[in-house]
Parts: sequence; C-alpha cells; structure tokens
Amino acid sequence: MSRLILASGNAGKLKEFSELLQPLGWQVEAQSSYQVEEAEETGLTFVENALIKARNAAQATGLPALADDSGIEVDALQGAPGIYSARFAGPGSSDAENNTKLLNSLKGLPEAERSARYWCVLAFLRFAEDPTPIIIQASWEGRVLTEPRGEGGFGYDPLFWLPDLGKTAAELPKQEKNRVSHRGRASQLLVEALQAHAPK
Ligand SMILES: O=c1nc[nH]c2c1ncn2[C@H]1C[C@H](O)[C@@H](COP(=O)(O)OP(=O)(O)OP(=O)(O)O)O1
Ligand SMILES: [Mg+2]
Repeated sequence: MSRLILASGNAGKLKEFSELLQPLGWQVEAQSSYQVEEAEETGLTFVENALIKARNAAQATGLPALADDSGIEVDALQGAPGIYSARFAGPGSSDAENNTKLLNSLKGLPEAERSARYWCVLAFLRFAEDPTPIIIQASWEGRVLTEPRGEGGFGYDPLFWLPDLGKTAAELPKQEKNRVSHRGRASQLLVEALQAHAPK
C-alpha cells in the first residue's frame, strides 16, 4: 500500500483528511508519527507555505508528503488574516484568541460588509525535490458572524457563516463540511489528479 505523510500539526485538519483521503486507499500518517519537526512558514503565499511544509516532511521521512496551507481572507480587512490566520493574535495563538481578535477587528460592521472566504492550498510531493508537485487551490465563501455558534470543526468555524445553509461551519455535520468546504473540494480535486497521474 502507498504511504503518504500528512505534513500538518493541526488536529482539526488531520481529522478531516483521514476521511477525505480515504478514496485513495493509501496508508496516511501524520508527520508527528515520524518526529518531523514543524517547518517555519516563511512564504508570502499559501502555495509557498504548502510547498515548504510538504518538502520538509518529504525530506525528513523519504516518503511522499501532502501539506495544507489554509486560512481566512476577510474583505473588510483587505484580505487579512490570510496566510497569517494561524498567528493572527500573535505567535502560537489559540483558535479562541484568533477568533476574539477577528470579532474585535470587525466590531460594528454590518452583515453586508462581513464577507470572507476560506482558502485551502494543497501541495503533494512524491519526494523532497519533486520538480512537478501537484498544487490545488480551492475556496469557500461565507461571512464572519458577530458571535460564535456551534461546536464542530476547528479554527474560525464557529464564526464562519454560510448564508445558503443557514449555519456556521461549526454547525455542519462533519460529512457535510467535508463535502462542500475549501479543504473538501481541494481534496476531491487532489484525489482526481493523483488517480490521473497513476502509472498505467
Ligand atoms: O476548515 C477550517 N475551519 C476553520 N479554520 C480553518 C480551516 N482551515 C483553515 N483554518 C484556519 C485555522 C488556522 O488559523 C489557519 C490555518 O493555518 P495553517 O498554517 O495552514 O495551519 P496550522 O498552522 O494550524 O497547521 P499546519 O501548518 O501544521 O498544517 O486557518
Ligand atoms: Mg501552520
């Protein structure tokens, strides 16, 4: 069975990927199982950061690696926190601290001006120096609520309102989030790309 290292230390992502990558039928393992040290995210784009993380894990393990760099882009904040979503409230900040900072940054803004989207960029490398990485980018449109709702998901999900569904991402059953989210759609495209590139 093919093995794949997930180059992420985020428990919420790892949980979602364990379901999303099932169609591959591969043995998927977190980089923490191989004592891979977390890479520094020095890129200026999601793509660069995803490549840095995947390359770091492929280098350390000698195995194919997949990284996810993701975040929330808020229009009223000119795209912030974007690639800095995980460190919005400072280095090592918690989801709760980041959510509080986001709410404070948008205080008093009417609903119509609270548009936002999640981005997910996946980078898949067959080996550390793979010259043809598979890169997938997908987004998910929503709005930032004025107070948290729901217990599911992770990160900014309790604040991420989906007008068409009448729910926050944290109120969606996990199968439904996986079907429609930025990560869900990126993963579906990745699975297709990997299947298309499989040796004949
Ligand atoms: O579906 C999502 N639902 C809620 N929040 C989300 C989602 N997807 C990304 N996010 C937020 C979490 C974090 O604040 C940032 C990702 O930052 P990002 O650097 O890619 O991940 P991370 O540092 O948590 O783990 P790692 O780099 O080891 O994969 O965007
Ligand atoms: Mg990170």
